[in-house]
Amino acid sequence: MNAISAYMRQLHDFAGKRLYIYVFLMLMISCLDGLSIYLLVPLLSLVGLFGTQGSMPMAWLFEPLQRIPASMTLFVVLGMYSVLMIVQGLIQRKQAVMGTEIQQGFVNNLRIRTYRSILRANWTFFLRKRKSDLSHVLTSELARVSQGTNLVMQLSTSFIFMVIQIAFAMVLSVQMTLLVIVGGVLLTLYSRKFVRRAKQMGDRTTFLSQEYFSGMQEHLSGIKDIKSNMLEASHFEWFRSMCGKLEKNAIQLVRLNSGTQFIYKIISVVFIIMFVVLSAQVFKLQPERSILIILIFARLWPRFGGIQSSLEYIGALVPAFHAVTALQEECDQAEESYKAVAPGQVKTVHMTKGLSCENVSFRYLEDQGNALNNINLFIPIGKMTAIVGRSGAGKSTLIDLLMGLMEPQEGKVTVDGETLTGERLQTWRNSIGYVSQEPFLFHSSIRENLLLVDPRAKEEQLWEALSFAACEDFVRKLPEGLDTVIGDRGVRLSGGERQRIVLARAILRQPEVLILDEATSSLDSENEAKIQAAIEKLKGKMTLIVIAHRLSTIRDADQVVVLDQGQIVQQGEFGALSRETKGTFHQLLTKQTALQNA
Ligand SMILES: Nc1ncnc2c1ncn2[C@@H]1O[C@H](COP(=O)(O)OP(=O)(O)OP(=O)(O)O)[C@@H](O)[C@H]1O
Repeated sequence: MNAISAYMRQLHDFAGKRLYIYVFLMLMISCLDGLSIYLLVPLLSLVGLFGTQGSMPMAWLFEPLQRIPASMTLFVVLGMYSVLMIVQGLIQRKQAVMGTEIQQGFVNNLRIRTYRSILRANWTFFLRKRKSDLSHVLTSELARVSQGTNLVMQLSTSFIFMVIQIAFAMVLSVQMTLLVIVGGVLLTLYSRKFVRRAKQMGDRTTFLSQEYFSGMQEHLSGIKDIKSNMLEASHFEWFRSMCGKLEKNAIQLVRLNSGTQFIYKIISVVFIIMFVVLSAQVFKLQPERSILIILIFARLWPRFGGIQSSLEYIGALVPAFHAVTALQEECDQAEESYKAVAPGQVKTVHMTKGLSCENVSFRYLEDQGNALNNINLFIPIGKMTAIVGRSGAGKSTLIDLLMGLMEPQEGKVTVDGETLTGERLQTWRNSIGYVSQEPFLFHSSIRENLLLVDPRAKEEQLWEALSFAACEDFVRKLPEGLDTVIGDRGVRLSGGERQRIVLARAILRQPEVLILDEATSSLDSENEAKIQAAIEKLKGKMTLIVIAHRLSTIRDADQVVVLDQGQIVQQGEFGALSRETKGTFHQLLTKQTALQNA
């Protein structure tokens, strides 16, 4: 119930006065509908089916008709009826468009807010969260919320229609109308359990589609492993069983819904029979009143059933809204410590001395050991610092702290002696260029990929950055040069080429510090040499931090930091460290030399 009221509140806040106009239009449509039913009385008496309409309630409405010559009355009544229908049709059209505008606008607003919250969340949030869960909320769950909003709009239309029609029916016969209302209320109370059950099914739909989404994403990103290890059969089995569960759940919901619709149908037949008998035998209503009431309720009852059906479907969709708002809340709680500002308005830090870690310790989870332990490190401006160590030694963690993506539990990271927090953190992030191990490029042209970081960059600046990153030659050879589309459905680039384009993008930004997480597995020795050449060119122009997996790329580093089990175990110049005959660096070097010679 909380989720429904939260949803209604958000819808109300979003739509504002448009919601009231929408409701007013619905009222008008329903009133015109009721009037059109009332017009049937003079119409039917004119064709001789009823006596006079004098004894009908609201007969004064039709009094002016008495003054019209008899030969004209039929045309006037038919004309009134047509005008009523046309006006109603026009209002209905306006109301339908308005309803869709509110529905689409609301969902769009929700989508934008959710995505903004996700982007504003800090890095630790992303470490905790499965990416597939985020895309699931942004696609599938939001689509369900959109469907739910449509149902809510339909529901409110039906509800207002029902109230107005009941008011019209009341004027015709209070007892008969009360009888139907009591019946309707009893039926609604009885149907509450169906709505509850529908909500449980909705919860299950959320859970299942989340599992489906994450499974699919994992499988598709690991398709090479699946194919090369012949794991297709087991994955297909998973897929088939998942689809089966989704199918079963969807059928269960329809079964529940059609079951209640069937009950409604049976009850409506019983009602109509009771109605006719009671109106004639017990309440002794005039036939014209009975016919009008039956007409009103015959049209109303399916709507009543529709309300029940909408409630069940809305019940099933509420978990989707809950999932969206829960994600928003989670993101808001993990919001970055600095305020969001428009791109281009964030300043950069001009570093004059260097970047430091002072007694820095960090752990990912409270109940886990430290990933980094008491790190003390100074990275001087304009120099190249290499970070090496075995897998799991803490290299990426250290880089994430230096970039300000995470804050240490103990100690501090400082730039020129100032701790990285709040706004300084934001300007610091804006001063960093980062090239990851898995270089990320959009499916668009090389030009667009580069302009992402500096939309105003000129052609020669783009080529200059490409030249620094040692990719000018191969880009010039591409069919459409800078305008060649790359990515999944464009020209396929090798791992090394991708990394160099990303490096060019980072250089274009002219960062204060350039961090390079070396992609070694995808690099052959020719590409490695090219990256090394790029690093050579950049040396002295900016502060460089390189996570090195191949020690050969960091021969010219000004300082090498060796990590082991979250601690700095060695530190110094490459030549000096390689001359040591003991220690982690020596072991790493020996292992790599052995591998190269093998
Ligand atoms: N998101 C995380 N949640 C929990 N523990 C983590 C997380 N990321 C890393 N760790 C742990 O922190 C330690 C350091 O990991 P880190 O990724 O920094 O090592 P690394 O030297 O970069 O390794 P590699 O060279 O394999 O990338 C490891 O013990 C790892 O298991």
